[in-house]
Amino acid sequence: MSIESNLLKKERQNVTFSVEELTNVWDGGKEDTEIRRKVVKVFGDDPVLKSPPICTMTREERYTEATRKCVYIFRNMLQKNGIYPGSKEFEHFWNAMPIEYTLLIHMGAFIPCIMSFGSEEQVAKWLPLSANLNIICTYAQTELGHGSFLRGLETEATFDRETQEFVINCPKVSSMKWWPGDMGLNANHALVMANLIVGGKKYGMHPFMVQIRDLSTHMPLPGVTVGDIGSKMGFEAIDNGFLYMKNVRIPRENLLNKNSEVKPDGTYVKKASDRLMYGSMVNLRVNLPKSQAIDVLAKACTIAIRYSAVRRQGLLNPGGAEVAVLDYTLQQHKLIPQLATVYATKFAGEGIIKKHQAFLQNMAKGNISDLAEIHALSASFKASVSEQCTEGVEVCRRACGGHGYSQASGLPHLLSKVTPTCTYEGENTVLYLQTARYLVKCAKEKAADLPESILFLVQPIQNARGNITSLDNLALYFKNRAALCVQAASKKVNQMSNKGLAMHEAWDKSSVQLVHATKAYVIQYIFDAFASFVKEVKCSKSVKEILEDLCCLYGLHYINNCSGDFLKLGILTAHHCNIAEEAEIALLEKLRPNAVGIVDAFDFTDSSMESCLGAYDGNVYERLFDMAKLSPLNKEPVHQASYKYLRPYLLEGRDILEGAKSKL
Ligand SMILES: CC(C)(COP(=O)(O)OP(=O)(O)OC[C@H]1O[C@@H](n2cnc3c(N)ncnc32)[C@H](O)[C@@H]1OP(=O)(O)O)[C@@H](O)C(=O)NCCC(=O)NCCSC(=O)CCCC(=O)O
Ligand SMILES: Cc1cc2nc3c(=O)[nH]c(=O)nc-3n(C[C@H](O)[C@H](O)[C@H](O)COP(=O)(O)OP(=O)(O)OC[C@H]3O[C@@H](n4cnc5c(N)ncnc54)[C@H](O)[C@@H]3O)c2cc1C
Repeated sequence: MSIESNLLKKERQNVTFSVEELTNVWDGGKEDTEIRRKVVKVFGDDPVLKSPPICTMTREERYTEATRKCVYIFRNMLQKNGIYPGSKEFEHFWNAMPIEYTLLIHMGAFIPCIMSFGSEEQVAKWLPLSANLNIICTYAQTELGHGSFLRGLETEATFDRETQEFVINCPKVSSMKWWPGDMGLNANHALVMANLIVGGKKYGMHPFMVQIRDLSTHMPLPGVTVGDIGSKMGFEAIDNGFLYMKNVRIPRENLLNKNSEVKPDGTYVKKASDRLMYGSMVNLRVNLPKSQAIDVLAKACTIAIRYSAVRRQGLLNPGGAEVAVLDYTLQQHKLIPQLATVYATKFAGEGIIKKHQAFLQNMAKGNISDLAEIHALSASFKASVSEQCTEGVEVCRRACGGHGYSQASGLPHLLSKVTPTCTYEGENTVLYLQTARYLVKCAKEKAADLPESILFLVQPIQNARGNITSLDNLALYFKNRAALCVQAASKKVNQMSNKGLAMHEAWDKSSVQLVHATKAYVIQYIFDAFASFVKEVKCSKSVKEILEDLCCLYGLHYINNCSGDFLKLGILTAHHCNIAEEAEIALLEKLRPNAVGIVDAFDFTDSSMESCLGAYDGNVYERLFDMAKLSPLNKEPVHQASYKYLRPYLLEGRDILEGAKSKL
């Protein structure tokens, strides 16, 4: 056994709690852990799902492998192993997916959209076809010229009463659909968001089913220009595409008409609120943070913490042995707060998923009164979590020194997977501003008219009592800060507008404070939700203590990073800030011996991380060397480029050196 493996073994011997129990808490119960492991094993054992490591493949190979495996999973594996939508197994299968997969937009965005936009008949037609991969459909909303401002989208769907068709057109280059996943190569249909025009009148954005490729040849249909947008940062295996449509005709029935319809005579009928058009985005924003950001940070923590426990560099005691870098307080200060972020955002996110499920049940009964709250919450939560996780993954990557730059560490891949979450499904600034709009409105309301999650905004500020680092007091500081920030930002908007600025100008001039206030609001939500979870969770004392420490660390780390804000608002004094700083450092020291145990509890398989630094056995150096040997550049002992370009000069060098030798 290598020295490094031995070091990880010793770390594990020193852990003071049951790793298995923490895994159960993480998964949501013992039964969930068992089901997840069963699904992960089925996927892990299947030889068809084996591929070369992604860092040894070209983009084209990655796309091909990801598509091959995905089709196999959706057409063969799920059914064969009884993994059906609605089952517990189905909930966990995304955890077991290979490191890269395509058809994410088809499965994860189009299918939920057809369910929310389609009538019963349309769902009955399109759902089985798409679930069986008989059609592949992308979600084509963003255009080359517009992504955030949806009223600015330019693609048009004009009703032709004569033929009972819609004619789809992208009037300008900027109107072509650009970015949608699965669109470049795989899709033969697109759910196109286009401006509906009937009898010369514009009715705004509506969803249309448009066939873009021939069903037998897969060639683009007349009027359709479609392809891959090229290499980009992250999503390397996915065929994000462009789609230009000129006079593409689709039948009238292809307007997804659950919420609005065009009758044969051209009458436009609105059946539900315009807001529901945005409903699909709420759905995606609620569900995206866990799989696309929080799990990614959890993997980065696993890699960086295991590696830091075996990487020895320098001395803590002069004359003593070299220490693992995780023993440095500064390394702990980088990494352990990231673990706290993983836990805080995961458990807060579960609360939002539950709220959203309750909203969907009410919506089915025609009640959408909670839409504004769930939109505000999901928009700011997606923005905050994507930011925290992106920053966290980069911290983990840099904490691995030179090896963190190697693709073989797995960390660059994780970073390029998480960073687009700040942009897709709504650019973060735009989302914060959406929530700010809601908060400013709420700040003017009476308590009786507000949902519970927002009541603190209008309640009197309370003072903390007792131990300033207790979870209750930390929760209070975050609430007080959020309330004061939202009030200050609202006041600024009002002052600007009272000075005579138009509302949109007043809003823009206050937008720095509005976004700041929204961040304060969502952090208080996350902290409060995590603290409530920790209080209520049923588990052993030792596991509870770990969770309490992580919760406290999450709060203290955040406060210490922006203590200026708490001081400015008069929530904390300089004395409090000093106590908070020391308390954070003490917690790092306390959590340090359990750090490897805490990441082990995430229970990631080695194959789900493809990381030479983060494998369970800690054999980092052998793995790095083995991976380097697999580099396509090492296929031949001498590369053609060396022969072609360098050889003449090298031969000159040989002659000079040999000539010099013969003269000796
Ligand atoms: C809301 C808009 C569309 C701006 O539109 P607008 O008409 O100017 O909006 P406004 O006047 O500010 O607001 C009008 C009103 O609509 C409300 N609203 C806005 N969004 C939602 C929602 N999702 N649910 C429920 N309600 C919503 C707002 O709160 C406003 O309400 P109010 O008038 O204040 O009562 C914009 O902020 C937005 O959300 N842009 C983001 C676009 C986006 O998310 N694109 C995603 C493309 S798909 C993708 O990226 C796939 C990624 C790949 C993957 O998932 O893997
Ligand atoms: C990997 C990836 C996958 C994607 N997949 C899909 C997909 O499957 N389907 C799809 O339809 N789209 C997809 N997209 C597109 C994505 O949804 C958009 O890029 C996103 O919504 C942001 O819009 P934008 O690009 O127009 O940014 P812009 O809005 O142009 O943003 C540029 C800058 O302007 C700022 N800004 C914009 N509006 C405001 C404002 N009102 N106030 C202040 N600042 C503002 C932003 O904060 C940002 O700093 C994907 C994108 C990526 C990166």
